[in-house]
Amino acid sequence: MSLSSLRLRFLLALTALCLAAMGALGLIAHFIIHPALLEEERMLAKAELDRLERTMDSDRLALLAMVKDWATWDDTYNFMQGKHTSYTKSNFSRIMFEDMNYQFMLFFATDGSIQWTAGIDPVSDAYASCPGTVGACAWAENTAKRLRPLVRYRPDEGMAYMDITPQPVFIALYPILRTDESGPPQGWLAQIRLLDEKWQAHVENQTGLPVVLRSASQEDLRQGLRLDRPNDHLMTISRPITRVPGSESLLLQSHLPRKDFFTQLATFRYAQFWTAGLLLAVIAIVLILLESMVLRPLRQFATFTQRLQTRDDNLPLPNGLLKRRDELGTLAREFQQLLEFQRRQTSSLVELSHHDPLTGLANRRLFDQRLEEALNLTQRRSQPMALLMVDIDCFKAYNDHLGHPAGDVCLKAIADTMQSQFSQPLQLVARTGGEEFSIILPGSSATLANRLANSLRLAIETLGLPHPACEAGSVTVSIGIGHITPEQSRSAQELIDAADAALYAAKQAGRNRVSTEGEQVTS
Ligand SMILES: Nc1nc2c(ncn2[C@@H]2O[C@H](COP(=O)(O)OP(=O)(O)OP(=O)(O)O)[C@@H](O)[C@H]2O)c(=O)[nH]1
Repeated sequence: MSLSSLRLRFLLALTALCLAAMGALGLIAHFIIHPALLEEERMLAKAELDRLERTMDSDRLALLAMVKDWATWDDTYNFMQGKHTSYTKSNFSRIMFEDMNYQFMLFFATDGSIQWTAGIDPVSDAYASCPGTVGACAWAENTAKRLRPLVRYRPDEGMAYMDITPQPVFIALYPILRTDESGPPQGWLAQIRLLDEKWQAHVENQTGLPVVLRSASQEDLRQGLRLDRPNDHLMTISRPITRVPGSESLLLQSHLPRKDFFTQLATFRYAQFWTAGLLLAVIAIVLILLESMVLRPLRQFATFTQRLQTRDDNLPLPNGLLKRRDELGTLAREFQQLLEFQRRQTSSLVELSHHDPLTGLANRRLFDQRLEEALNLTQRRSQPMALLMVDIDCFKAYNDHLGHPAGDVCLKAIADTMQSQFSQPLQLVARTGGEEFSIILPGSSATLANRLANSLRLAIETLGLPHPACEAGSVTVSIGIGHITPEQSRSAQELIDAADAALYAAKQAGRNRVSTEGEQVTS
């Protein structure tokens, strides 16, 4: 396939188009789809973290509601005033703490000192209920210390927050008031709930998300919401969460599967794959259609014109091309018409160049050509051959008496007579001079030629064309015969010369007669 062929150029153009389209798909995937999917994954992870935080918040607020119930209860109020001596005994027990999910409670007096501690030691898991943070309740002193500043500065409001030291906990505080929430406050009640594995399992159960709590570094605080994708299966999202001023910052973290991202990516790649496949299929179909609708007919056309150049044997255009109803069919039909017109022109030119316009007989050129061919043929076939040379007698006088146009009519009448006498295949009658004609007779011996020549002479005489200046009174001809036997080998010119000489002899002998070379002229 040459570089300039339409097929190759279309193939290259479509391949380039295909590659460009695939490249565009790749770029779209890289610069648009992939970042969009990552952003969507990020938004989803953020929404999940928000949901996790909301669940934790509702836990925190539930603890606040519970501490409020305890703190705004007349029994607690009286207990803080030292009026309810059986309060601790009747309300606190290990079972109560376990059932209510409290780790422990601290009753702060108005001066910030601990009036009572009750609950379970997070380290030793021992239950204790005692005044202050001494003895069996000494483990609560650290928490009491951390809470004391809050108690001092926020006497009128309840609050619940998360702390992480020494371990993650919810702490809820409420001023101790009467049941109708009248005061003055008799101190503060703090309830502590441990955010241990049990709590984490409960949250994970509720949200479906694992929860990790740890202290936030300066870098965590600076970054805010952060999403890490350590591998293709899991991502880690974290965010520093609301903290109480002065306390340590917390980082809430969760791990999420990346299944959705890869499912969407796989869906897109699937679509991309099919789009590329479809593109290739379309290109293949376009090429096939192009081949069958345009290129193949064009090649047929080209082959046809090449064959025309090598042999113009009235080759017709392929039928398939001529019958097409499209532009190529129109082109083929137009071309066919043009070709036929050109063939007609050519054949009429050939006809003109080979024939005499007055008589319609072969002219000298065709005669010379046919004489060579006839000589070759008869020599090949070892046949005899004869050449008649016919000359109208006293034609000058005819013209002089009757005029040139009458001479033309006479020439035509004699030509027609000769043509009717010698119409066998391979025989040729030609006008080889003004009033001189030659007749090629392949296969004729001298005897046969003589008989035919005499028959012609008589036929012309019998025409009875009046000739006022001739002895016979009508137009006659003299005929000279040159011939070749199968054993002889002669050139065309030798044969012409022989016939010419015989004609001369016939004229000399008195005209209106036949003379055969090498024979005596008879009247
Ligand atoms: N009308 C007419 N005359 C022609 C044409 N071609 C040649 N001639 C005439 O033919 C005549 C030939 O005359 P000549 O060669 O002298 O011979 P001739 O008069 O026939 O005498 P012989 O051949 O000896 O019998 C000339 O007068 C030419 O003008 C032609 O196409 N038309």
